[in-house]
Amino acid sequence: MSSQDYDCIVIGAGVQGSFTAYNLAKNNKNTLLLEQFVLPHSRGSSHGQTRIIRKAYDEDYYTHMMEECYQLWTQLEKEANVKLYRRTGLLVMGPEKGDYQVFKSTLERNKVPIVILPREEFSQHIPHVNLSQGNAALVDTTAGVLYADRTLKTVQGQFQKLGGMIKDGQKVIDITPGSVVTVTTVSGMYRAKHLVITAGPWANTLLSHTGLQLPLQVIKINVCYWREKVPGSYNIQHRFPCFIQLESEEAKHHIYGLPSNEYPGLMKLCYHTGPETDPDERDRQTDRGDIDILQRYITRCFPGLVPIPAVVESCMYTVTPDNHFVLDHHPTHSNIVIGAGFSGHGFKFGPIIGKLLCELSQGEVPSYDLSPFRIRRFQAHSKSAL
Ligand SMILES: Cc1cc2nc3c(=O)[nH]c(=O)nc-3n(C[C@H](O)[C@H](O)[C@H](O)COP(=O)(O)OP(=O)(O)OC[C@H]3O[C@@H](n4cnc5c(N)ncnc54)[C@H](O)[C@@H]3O)c2cc1C
Ligand SMILES: O=C(O)[C@@H]1CCCCN1
Repeated sequence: MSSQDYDCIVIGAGVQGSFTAYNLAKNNKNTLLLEQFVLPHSRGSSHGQTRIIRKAYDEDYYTHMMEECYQLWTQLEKEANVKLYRRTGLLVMGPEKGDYQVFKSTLERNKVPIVILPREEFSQHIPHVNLSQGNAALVDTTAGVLYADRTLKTVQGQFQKLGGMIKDGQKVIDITPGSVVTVTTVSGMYRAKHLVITAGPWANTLLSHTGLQLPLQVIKINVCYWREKVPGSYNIQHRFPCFIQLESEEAKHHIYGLPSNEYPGLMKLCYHTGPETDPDERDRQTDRGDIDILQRYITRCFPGLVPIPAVVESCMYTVTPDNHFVLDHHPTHSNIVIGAGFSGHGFKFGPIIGKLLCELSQGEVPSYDLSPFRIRRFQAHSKSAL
């Protein structure tokens, strides 16, 4: 068994671990990125063709972080000469009196360019969609689509160009904390002064080696694509936007969609929750209650789609009780940093998360106030072993 020393080891080559490793390498840290599966893979949370990027949030701090984050996405596109973002706008629809108003005021307060769509003008701007009774609508014009698989390939490639080392197909089976951390995989043993754990749905499995458990719930998402009755009706080239339908009486969680793009004639439209799952048993979870909700919604609001899913892929969310991320030092081992619980909305933040986790692991003052993301907020939670 080999034993090698690094400045930093990052466990997990999803979007967050890849951006963290890339930032560490940019800071001249000798970095090892470990991944349990052979790359690329589709067993975690970061795979697939597309994700939404937006500034539309109900909390100011996410909107603030996105200001810089958009710049970092552009910087990476230039650096690697690759297209990762396509602007489409994001249509936000929701009951007039609920969360919709919070989104609207956050956007207005932060001077994000938006267009309000009065009900009488809605269909002129957004054809083939029925706005639900009592709902209002606006467009975050800065939003768009990120190419997810391409992002991972790009970031990992840039990390390697900077001298970073990726070892895939190397599941971590043990962590021994200390001033030098020892990480044991199925085929090697590695040591480093600093460790970052970005293991997505497996966060608690890894943290169990360090005496910590976080209140995280792993959820399976059925990623559904629906066929356009008339090809092109919801197409990206016809400037159809991404959308979020905020929760209502009928659907207790968001419904969201992206214009047809990656699979010709098919629009991605999903429910923002699903059944709990063990990440190693994802495909044994066959609950399709979300698909029933989506079928009813499509029949009513997206009449141009066939209400039977044409393609169903799988992905997982790792959800915290308040849906906010975990970005923090380990409470007892300060040279271990944790990025977890991205709660189904972390992809767009990848460049900033990478920067912040790099700053934390290097003992620097983080660029943003991380109090919403601290582990101690879970102190009252029964599952937390703090
Ligand atoms: C269907 C779906 C839609 C989404 N839509 C959006 C969106 O529109 N916009 C947005 O911003 N976000 C979105 N998200 C959320 C976003 O994709 C996630 O927040 C993000 O991908 C989480 O990345 P991660 O790096 O934390 O986890 P992962 O991608 O799961 O990475 C963790 C990695 O750690 C590895 N690992 C685990 N255990 C070990 C071990 N023992 N040894 C070695 N390696 C290990 C895993 O194999 C995995 O590769 C969506 C997520 C899903 C599932
Ligand atoms: O992070 C996002 O932008 C989307 C919103 C809808 C649910 C899935 N995640």
